Order: sequence, then C-alpha cells, then structure tokens
Amino acid sequence: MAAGAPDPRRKETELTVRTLRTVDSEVKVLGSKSYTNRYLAIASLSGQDTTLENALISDDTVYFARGIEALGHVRAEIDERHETIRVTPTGEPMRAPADEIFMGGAGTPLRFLISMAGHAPGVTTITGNKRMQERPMGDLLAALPALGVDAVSVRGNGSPPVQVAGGSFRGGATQISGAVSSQFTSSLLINSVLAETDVEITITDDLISKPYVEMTIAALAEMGVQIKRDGYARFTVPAGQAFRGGSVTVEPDASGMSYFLAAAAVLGGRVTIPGIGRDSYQGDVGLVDALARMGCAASFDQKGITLTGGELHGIEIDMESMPDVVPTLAVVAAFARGTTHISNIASLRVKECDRIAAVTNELRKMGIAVDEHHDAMTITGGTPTGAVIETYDDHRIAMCFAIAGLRTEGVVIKDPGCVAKSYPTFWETLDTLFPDGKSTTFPDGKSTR
Ligand SMILES: O=C(O)C1=C[C@@H](OP(=O)(O)O)[C@@H](O)[C@H](O)C1
Ligand SMILES: C=C(OP(=O)(O)O)C(=O)O
Repeated sequence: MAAGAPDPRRKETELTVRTLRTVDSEVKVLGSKSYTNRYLAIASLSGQDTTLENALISDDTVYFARGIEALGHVRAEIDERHETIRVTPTGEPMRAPADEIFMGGAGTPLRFLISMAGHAPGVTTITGNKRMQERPMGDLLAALPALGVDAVSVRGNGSPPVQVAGGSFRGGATQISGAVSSQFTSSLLINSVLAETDVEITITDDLISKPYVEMTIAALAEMGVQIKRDGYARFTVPAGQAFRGGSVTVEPDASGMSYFLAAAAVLGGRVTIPGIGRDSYQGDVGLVDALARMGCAASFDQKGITLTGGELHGIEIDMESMPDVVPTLAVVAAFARGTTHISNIASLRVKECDRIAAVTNELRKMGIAVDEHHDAMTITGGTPTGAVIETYDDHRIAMCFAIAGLRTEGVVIKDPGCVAKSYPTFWETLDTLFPDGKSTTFPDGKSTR
C-alpha cells in the first residue's frame, strides 16, 4: 500500500485489535527493509545515479538515507507516494560531518554506516536511541583497524556512540566474529568495495543469520560487484570494481509478510503474498515451510506465496537463520496443539529489545506456558486469553501480537506506532483483512476509522 496521509493510529498510546472469523486475502506487503538498506549503501558508494523502486520508506530507511547524506557525497531523495528513493552523487567527496549522526533504532543502517564513515576523512560520530546505545558493535570496531580505519566506542562498552576516523580505508586482511550479528560482515563486504586494495575477511567462528550475508552478496552482484568466497569462512572483495547504477526493484519484505501468513495460520484462512517466491535470498521465507510443518498448506507459484491454515501442532525448530520471524512463529505456536521448541536464537536478546524475554512475558500474560532459555524458547500451545501487550518499542512484538488479537478477544497493543521502524502502514494493511476495513478500536470500543 502506498503511503498516503499518515495513519492517525501511529500516535495512539494503545489499540484493541478486533477479532476476525477467517481470512481470504491477497496482501501486498511493503518493500524489504534489508534490501532497501543494502541498495542504499551500495548506491551511495557507487558514484552513479540510482533509483530504488518499491523501496521501503520507514523510520530505519529514512534514518539511513539521512545518515548517508550527512557524509556529503550523495543526496537521497525520498518519494513516499511512489515508494522510490533516488540516490544521486553531489559531486563532493565524502567527509566526516561536524555534527554527530543520529540513527534512532536502526541497527543495520548504523552498522553499515560505521564502515562507510571509514571512507570519509575526519572523525564521524554515530549514535542512536537508548536501546541502540546498548546494542553490540564491538566485533565490527575490532575488525576495522586492520583495514586502515580506527573506530571506537566512545564509552568503551562496544556500543554507540561510535567515533570513526576515516579517510584511509586501505584494505588488506581482517578477521571478524560472526557469532553476534551478520550485519558486521555485511557492513565490511559492502564498504570494502571502495578500499584501495583487495579486502580479505576471515570469519573466526560460526556466522549466524547467514541468509543476510547471501542477500548482501546478491545485492552487490546485482549492482556489478563480485565477491569471492570460501563458504562462510572467508570472503574476498577484489579492489577496483565498477558499480552499475540505474534502477533496482526491491522485493516484498519477507519479515513483514510473516504477520499476514500468521493470520492465515491462526485463523485457518488463506493469504497470498504476491511478488515473492522460494527463490528469494530473504531467509525469512523459510517461515512458510515452518508453518507447513505446523499443519498449514503452502504453495509457491506465479501468484506468489499462498498459505492456508490447518490444524496446528507444535514443532522443534532451529531458527538461527531467520531470527526476525521467531516472534511470529512463537505467536502461532501459542495456538497450536502441543509444544514448540525454538532453538539457536541467542541473537534475539540483542535486537530492538530482548525478544526472548518479551515474547515470554507477553505470551504468559495471555495464559500460555513458555519456558525461557538463554538461547531458546519452549511454548506449550493452548487457548490464549486477552491481555494488554507491552511492545518495548519493538515493531515486531507489536505486529506479531496484533495477529494473536485477530483470534483472541481483548488483545490491546501498547504504543502501536512503533511499527513505523519497518512497517509504517502495518495497521492499514491489517485493515484490508477485514470485510469492513477496520482492524482496531480504541480501548473504549469506538472504531478508529
Ligand atoms: O542484514 C540485515 O539486513 C539484517 C540482519 C539480521 O541481523 P543479525 O545478523 O544481527 O541477526 C536481522 O535480524 C536484521 O533485522 C536485518
Ligand atoms: C533486528 C532488526 O533490525 P535491526 O537490527 O536492523 O535494528 C529487525 O528489524 O527485526
């Protein structure tokens, strides 16, 4: 849905989700956050005029567009109505801005910008909101000096604010841990393209969230840049490659899609998402197979992805490669017969909130038994009851519990506007599932539209 006048619900303190008997809808979801971030980064380094079509225009991508512009070498023109972002060189070289760059809660953009600032002569200071100032950057900061870039955490705790001394991104060989976030590796891969010499990146342990690195390599290839690799152990970025500009089209967001697939799963209805298929590099498409294992029917064809709900039962699943859809699957598991064990998800503890703790707390409020482990969650399905859901300034907690509210009476979502991080039109899209076009009410029962 094209962004029109901003949805007034973004400013509410809480909303009650209306229940829905069933669903049979085609849902057009917004463009991918991860692809939009990658294309923005690559376009900004390319020296070419580049237009992103079907771009995600949300808090995170707007922070990134403004962050890139702060380095002085490009303009990023956002056209919300047409869902495009046009990146054009200003003709000026990159340079560290005098003011610090504030990136809000945008984790991937902030991590991409740290390495990018390595190309900007002078000292760039990059910070974010309160939660961002707790999120880890240390592995990335430790990997940059070997390439010629000094980057430090101002408070010495590995989190923003970060200061980057740029202008001598030489290249060479570096090492990085892949255990905390794949975004560090993606940040190095993208920004190494402008290094003076080849860059060799050795991953010192097991890389998590691998599909995101595949997405980075695919986005680079689409824009003319090749990466050499030895599996996930070593990547080489050859120097002196020419970028392709022009226009790129962002595919629908697989994490955003998850909420509407979950609606089909919990309501026993059917939802089709056009414009995305099994061949996507977005690892979150894997949720479709997970929901099929839980009893839904899935099909991938020229129409896109269709999920039809069925008798739900619990499963055992390792979700290391699709962390962002863990909260979605956990909510579906609350309605399933038996137990669902989700493993290998320690990275959820350092996202917009501690998502293992948040999902555990909020499902328990709905009367669902959850065992919380450091890197896992065990959910025993049942009949969830209505509750007031805290969302912890985390878009994904708001969106997945909204789906619980389609089936369970009395689910109130606090701070519904937090969806703007990745899905500003979420509530409007949810409206489209309802025959009367209204998915929410104010807590006094008055319809919002
Ligand atoms: O590269 C990306 O676009 C992302 C990588 C993932 O992070 P981790 O690699 O930290 O798991 C994911 O959670 C995030 O929403 C987007
Ligand atoms: C973890 C997320 O984002 P980021 O790390 O980019 O802030 C997310 O969108 O779920």
